[in-house]
Amino acid sequence: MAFPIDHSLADLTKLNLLPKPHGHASDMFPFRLSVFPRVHLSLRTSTSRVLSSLGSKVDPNGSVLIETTTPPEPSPDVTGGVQDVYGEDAATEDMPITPWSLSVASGYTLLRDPHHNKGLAFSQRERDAHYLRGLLPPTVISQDLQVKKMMHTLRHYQVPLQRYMAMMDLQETNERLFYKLLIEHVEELLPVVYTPTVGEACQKYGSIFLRPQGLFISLKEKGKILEVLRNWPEKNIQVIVVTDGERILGLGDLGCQASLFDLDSFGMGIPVGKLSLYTALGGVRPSACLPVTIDVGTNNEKLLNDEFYIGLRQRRATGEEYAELMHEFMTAVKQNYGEKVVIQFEDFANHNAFDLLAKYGTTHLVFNDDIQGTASVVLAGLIGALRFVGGSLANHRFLFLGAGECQIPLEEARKNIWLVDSKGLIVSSRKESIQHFKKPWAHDHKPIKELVDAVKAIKPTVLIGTSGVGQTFTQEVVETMAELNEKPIILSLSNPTSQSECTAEQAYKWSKGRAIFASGSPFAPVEYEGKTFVPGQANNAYIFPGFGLGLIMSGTIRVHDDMLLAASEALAEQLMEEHYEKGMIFPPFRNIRKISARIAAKVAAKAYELGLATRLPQPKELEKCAESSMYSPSYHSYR
Ligand SMILES: NC(=O)C1=CN([C@@H]2O[C@H](COP(=O)(O)OP(=O)(O)OC[C@H]3O[C@@H](n4cnc5c(N)ncnc54)[C@H](OP(=O)(O)O)[C@@H]3O)[C@@H](O)[C@H]2O)C=CC1
Ligand SMILES: CC(=O)C(=O)O
Ligand SMILES: [Mg+2]
Repeated sequence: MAFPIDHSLADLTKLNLLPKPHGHASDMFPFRLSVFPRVHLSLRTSTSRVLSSLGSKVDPNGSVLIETTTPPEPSPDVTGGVQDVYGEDAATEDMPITPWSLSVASGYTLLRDPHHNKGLAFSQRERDAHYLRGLLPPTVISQDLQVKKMMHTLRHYQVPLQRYMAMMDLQETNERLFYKLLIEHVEELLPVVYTPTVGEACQKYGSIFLRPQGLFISLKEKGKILEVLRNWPEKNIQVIVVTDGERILGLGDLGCQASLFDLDSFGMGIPVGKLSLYTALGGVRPSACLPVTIDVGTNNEKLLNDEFYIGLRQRRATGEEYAELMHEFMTAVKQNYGEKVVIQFEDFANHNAFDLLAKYGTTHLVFNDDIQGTASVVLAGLIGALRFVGGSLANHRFLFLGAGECQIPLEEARKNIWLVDSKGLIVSSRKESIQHFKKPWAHDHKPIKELVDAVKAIKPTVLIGTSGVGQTFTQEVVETMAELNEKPIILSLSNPTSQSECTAEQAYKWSKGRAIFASGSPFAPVEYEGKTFVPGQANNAYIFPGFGLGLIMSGTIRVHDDMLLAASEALAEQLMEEHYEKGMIFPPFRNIRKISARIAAKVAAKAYELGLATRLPQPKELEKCAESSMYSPSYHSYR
């Protein structure tokens, strides 16, 4: 008997591959349709292994040949008893068994399925219909009350890492509650699931999670990456965040620890954290997000010598070996998900980041968050800061501490942009020895080693820290900026907080309350001489969720710089008088969904204008379209 591989649910039930419905069939499955692709996918990926264990075969056309012979009676002396039909309990350690699972959840399985679990919010009727009686205490509570209770619990934890772990735990047990919490308490919880706590978690923790959260693609998967992608249960992927772990925030090469994991448990701090923001801040469905960690080894000696490190225990592959793996990945992504999947490069070291962006920018829908997202958010912040200092960007002089990915490419203003790297000011006499992406910024000037001397010589109006090194904006540096400028603009972009070039308190205190300050990781408001200063958070999290949504909703096939400018403008436009009065150069995160919808609309409009959009006809009201297409974390009612 041969069945095509795309079974209907009824076929699967007939074959005893799914449980038989109790009651009416249409009442049986309360789950969204993506259950079906998952059934389909898990069959495709594990067909030969699973079915051959049941005495079945897959023919060359992809059809499954189910042999109708009765499975052998379990032997009476097996320790697992007569119910041990697959021999799992009876198997000795050296005997292979099949990791059998059912895809449609009910009862106990439903409570353990993070996509559908509602915990105590299951109604009495749902408890009857879905075999939940006895598995839950009697109280039924609303999702709102669950949010209140969870916030209460979180606020009791003193240590940020405990909050982080509680949030990750929630994401793994009840996804909708996780997102409702994050959306409704974004200002309080962003520092928990994102910078700074995610950085601390990546550094300190190996053992938090208990189930896979994304795909690991290492050199061992070379030649099989398409297969690996097909192992992921969701099919309709719209955004991939991929890292190779070489420059995680300002913490350097964390190898696979950009993905936190140990021998028994694994997760993915950075790609998962960024994708949580795609959903919470930008409204992209969680099931459409795919976190990926590429493992080509690590140059972090500590990890290489750590007996518990389970990334590839070798130095990083470079050159052709690296390029080939990345190319196979990029090709497989396009083949598996098509041309409209957004691929966000995250925290690659600059020697790969610029090249990958240039290479795949013309063939894929790629976006480098650290290069392009940061440029876009900084530009928006500078536009906001102009309200305080007047003039246009062309009237300002910018000095960057850090000459890596995180710079602003303002071509026309290049003569007013100066960079300092670890060896000092980037000047023409260094041109032969510096990396190619620094060359356009080399000015004719005598070499200067120290930042404070560069500040004195260049006299910048804006000082931007992107060095990844904490406390480099010293008191002398900030005081010099304040001597040179009535309102010095100081942005400490490096993350996490430990790497911030200076704190908000230092910036306000050392400038005697005159600095216009924002930082990559959040700082609390500062009281200085009776006045409260509210520092902004200059973080690409303002941009990428809305930017990605704009690409998705317009079906864009390539990113264009004008779209990033459109995103900057959309963000800057939302700085209102009330924010400006508090000294802010970014609107608060609490309005982020609205901000993201506006950014998405402007990005999509630009994509249509440039002829890069494929979703036609163009919706009339793009902002409304963005808002209405956003994922809502409210629970569904199960029939
Ligand atoms: N707020 C935000 O949204 C974002 C913040 N970031 C943060 O920016 C930081 C840097 O990221 P990125 O640009 O990608 O990193 P890169 O590694 O690409 O660049 C770091 C740059 O800093 C220079 N540098 C390092 N140490 C010093 C020092 N002591 N003095 C002067 N310069 C120094 C390096 O010099 P050399 O070239 O000589 O090695 C290099 O040019 C990170 O902390 C990251 O978290 C990144 C993206 C977004
Ligand atoms: C914010 C961010 O992307 C970074 O620090 O790398
Ligand atoms: Mg980053």
